[in-house]
Amino acid sequence: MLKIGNAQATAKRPIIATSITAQNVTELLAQMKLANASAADVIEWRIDYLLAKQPVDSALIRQVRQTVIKPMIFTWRTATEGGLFGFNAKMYRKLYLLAIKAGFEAIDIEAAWLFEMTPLLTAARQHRVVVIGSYHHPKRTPNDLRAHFDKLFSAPVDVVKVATFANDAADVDRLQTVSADYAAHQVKPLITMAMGSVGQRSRLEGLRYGSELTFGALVNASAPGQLALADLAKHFSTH
Ligand SMILES: O=C1C[C@@](O)(C(=O)O)C[C@@H](O)[C@@H]1O
Repeated sequence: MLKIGNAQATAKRPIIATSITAQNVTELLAQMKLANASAADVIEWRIDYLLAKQPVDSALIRQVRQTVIKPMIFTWRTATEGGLFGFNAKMYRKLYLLAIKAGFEAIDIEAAWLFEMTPLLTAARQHRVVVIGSYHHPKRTPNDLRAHFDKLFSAPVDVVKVATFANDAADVDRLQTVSADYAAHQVKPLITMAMGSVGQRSRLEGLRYGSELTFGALVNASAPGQLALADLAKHFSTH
């Protein structure tokens, strides 16, 4: 099952994650405090939120890793996949390398950029950092869903994540059917979710379909359809 630092999914409960979405240093400090006191097992830093407003240097990356007391995922969600900052290969490599060296337990790299990130993958292996290979579609659940799963499962990543926007219940069902299928036949842990309000149930029932991690909103939702973190945690403490 999926393990990130000391956080571990079980057959009964997925890992509960939340995202830091700060757009300035004041917000960053406040969100780190909230994250530390929250019910989340793992904290994702969505660095694209901050990059959209200001540069990020190595001192800040180290500070974040040292201030947050839970395992962390470092994520630059690029604009094409629903993030706030466009892809820049040189900067991407530099910031992810700094995150690996600062002690982030996991990094999220979009499948589209993986082929340009070989040095990063090597560094991640050396530092025993979990590499999550991800694919997002912010507008729909593509018809060729299985092609995206195939691409990620055959990539040099440790965990596969697929998040697509659901426009109707059939989209949610399709994502869940495909997830369950791959989870049953593949050894790599899987994370999936259907974004948007129609997809919200996937964040609660995902484990049944093989998804081992779910995101709840700390201050702002880092994707459409996320439940408040406190409600998500309450659900898993009573089910
Ligand atoms: O990939 C994911 C999943 C997500 O998009 C969601 O739908 O909860 C939220 C993102 O912050 C995270 O990186």
